[in-house]
Amino acid sequence: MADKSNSDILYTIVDEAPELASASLLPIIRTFAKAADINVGTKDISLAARIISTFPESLTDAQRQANDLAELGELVKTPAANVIKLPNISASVPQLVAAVTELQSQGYALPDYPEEPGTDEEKAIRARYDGIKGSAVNPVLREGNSDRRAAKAVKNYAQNNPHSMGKWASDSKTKVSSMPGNDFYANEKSATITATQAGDAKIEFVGKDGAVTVLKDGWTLDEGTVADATFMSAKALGAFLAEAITDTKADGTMFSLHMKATMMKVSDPIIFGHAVKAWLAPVFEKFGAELDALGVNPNSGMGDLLDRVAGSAEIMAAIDAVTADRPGMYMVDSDKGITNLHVPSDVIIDASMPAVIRAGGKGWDAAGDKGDTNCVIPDRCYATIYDESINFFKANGALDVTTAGSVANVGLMAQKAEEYGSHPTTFEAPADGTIRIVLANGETLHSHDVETGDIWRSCTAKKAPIENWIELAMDRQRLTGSEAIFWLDANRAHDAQLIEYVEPALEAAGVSDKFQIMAPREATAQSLKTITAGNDSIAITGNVLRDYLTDLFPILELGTSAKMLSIVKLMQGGGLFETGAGGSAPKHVQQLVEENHLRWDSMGEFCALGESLNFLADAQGNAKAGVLGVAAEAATQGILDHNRSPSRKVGEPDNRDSHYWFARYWAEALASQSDDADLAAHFAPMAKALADGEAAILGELAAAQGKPADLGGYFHTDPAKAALVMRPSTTLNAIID
Ligand SMILES: NC(=O)C1=CN([C@@H]2O[C@H](COP(=O)(O)OP(=O)(O)OC[C@H]3O[C@@H](n4cnc5c(N)ncnc54)[C@H](OP(=O)(O)O)[C@@H]3O)[C@@H](O)[C@H]2O)C=CC1
Ligand SMILES: O=C(O)CCC(=O)C(=O)O
Ligand SMILES: [Mg+2]
Repeated sequence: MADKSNSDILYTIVDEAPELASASLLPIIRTFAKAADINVGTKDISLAARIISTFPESLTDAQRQANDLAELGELVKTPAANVIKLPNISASVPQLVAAVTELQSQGYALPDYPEEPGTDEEKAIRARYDGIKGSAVNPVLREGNSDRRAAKAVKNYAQNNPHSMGKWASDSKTKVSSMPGNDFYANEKSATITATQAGDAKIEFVGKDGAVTVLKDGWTLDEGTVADATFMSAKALGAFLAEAITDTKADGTMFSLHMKATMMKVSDPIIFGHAVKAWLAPVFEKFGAELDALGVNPNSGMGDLLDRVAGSAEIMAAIDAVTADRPGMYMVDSDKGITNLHVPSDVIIDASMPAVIRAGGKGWDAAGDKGDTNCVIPDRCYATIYDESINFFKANGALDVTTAGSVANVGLMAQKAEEYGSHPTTFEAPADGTIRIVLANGETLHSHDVETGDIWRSCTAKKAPIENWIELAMDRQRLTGSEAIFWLDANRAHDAQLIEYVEPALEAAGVSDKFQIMAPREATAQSLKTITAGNDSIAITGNVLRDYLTDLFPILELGTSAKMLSIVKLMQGGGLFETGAGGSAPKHVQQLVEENHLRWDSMGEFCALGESLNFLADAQGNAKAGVLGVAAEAATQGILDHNRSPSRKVGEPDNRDSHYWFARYWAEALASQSDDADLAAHFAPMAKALADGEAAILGELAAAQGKPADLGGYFHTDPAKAALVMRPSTTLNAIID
């Protein structure tokens, strides 16, 4: 892909719906930017590109691609960074395998993903693929903390045009179930590294016989780093899951499991696998050896398992018998029989729990009907926020969107903070024994007695990111005057260490009275009360709650998290502008392929673009960029004022129509401004052409809908084909090009 080393702004090439949208939007952005001498380059961080750049030796010269993610990862550590980051696929193993298979079918001689690596060569290939797995992009780019909120215009729009919300019945049986103990919450230990403790640390496993295995070394713990260790007991998890299945059946509700197997790419697929085993327990008991021989890995989900056992009538019959005896299961796609346990990446907690709550506590069952569900979230560190939300809405009814205030978020995420940085420091205990962190000075920092299969992990948060996060919170509170709550649980080991940072910093700044510190459950109740009363709150949270809350509150308040403003003020001075807070919406691609309608809403991209241009104006003293940025904000306002966002149904205006309107409002705003006469003169004819062409353009866009669309691939689409599909208006293209 065309990369210009002198790019002023870098726009990311990603996957699925947002990438399709880019095929239409990016040419518009580039044309507008060029008029102000702004170069918009691209960096390809799609799953396909990341696979391709990992195996250059297997590919031809023409097929090879540079490692754009690594380059971007370096760029974000410099003041020059100005990156617009769209959501990308964080691949589960089944998705990764599907992407490799597609690339192979396109002539890329990539190695297969070794499911069970035996030889050293296979192990090496597997390690390279594992680097691509899960959330392999965001943690690399997020060299700053997170400021996510709804822009005022977006919030006003939502209040005036309320989305539909499910009704909450006070006798709803929907609930959250979590382990009673022996989970990550219960077993957590935490300490802040002192000067004498700092240096190269190790994680070791000590067997019952005293033999020491190093699980991790070359691991530096700096002074001031908050370092945790905890584990979840596999036995306790198994017992809890069995109980939850029985309990769901007794309640007459659906079983649902909400995990983040993408971001927690080591721990959560294992927990997911335990759920698959618990669900099919009698089958695993009776056919354990056969399942092993067929290469079944429960962590990959029921879909993979069913494919592997399809040839055995006996096992299939046993599965059917168990299923008949189980409670109903929450479905991803009831038409296609895709269940919650099909693949670990279909039900992702940040999006799935808010969807259940927005629907009034309902999920979809196998018959395609809505019903109450037991939301199983094994670990208690953060499950309480959903439990409390459900309790609140049962007692008070659904949120009134027309009057509700807003919860913004300031999230600690820089430099792989907390759980989301724990990929290299999470282990499944190989046997009964002890896992411990040994510091550079020989001291043992934390130690846990574990049993085979227990999931042990260490998480860290560095000093500079923590201090920067507190500063950002103070800035946002000062600018808004809102209620501001640090969502920290004084009874949790890790949070207690953070509080040691927060309290003195607030005191030193003389603003202690402006902030509260509350455990997540209490903070949820308080924030819901605040927004119900029409007021705003700032949730100042760690990384996981940042992720959860920036879907939960927007989905309740705005109907979707796609419209969020998502700014990452990079610690070295650059800017990273994430678009929306949601994902890459695979369902949207399916709809486009079937009926050529793309319901992706680019509001997140519009908001990020305005911010990026304004940032460029400040950073480079580029006044024209500022004029473009202010006009982009006016265009965004125009989309909202005139209801130009995409609709969900084929035959109605879609993503492409919204881009036409964005271009038109943008050109009109530029033509009518008086800060820069050259830009006004440049855009006046374009504004006129776009207005004059309205009927022709909308007609051409509408005519494209209603039939299947060919993209030449799913993970690795053909850019020419995608451009044909996404730019069907020759009238519009003639104006833009
Ligand atoms: N920042 C990032 O890079 C992120 C990446 N992801 C990745 O995205 C993929 C899908 O994740 P999933 O959890 O299903 O989340 P998604 O947010 O993609 O999907 C959930 C639902 O959100 C709605 N939605 C999200 N964005 C938009 C948008 N711009 N316009 C309209 N609707 C939108 C859609 O709802 P409806 O169908 O009701 O219209 C969609 O079906 C995964 O690979 C995941 O890892 C996820 C989160 C963030
Ligand atoms: O990186 C990912 O996998 C998802 C990120 C995400 O959901 C978020 O940051 O809100
Ligand atoms: Mg998220």
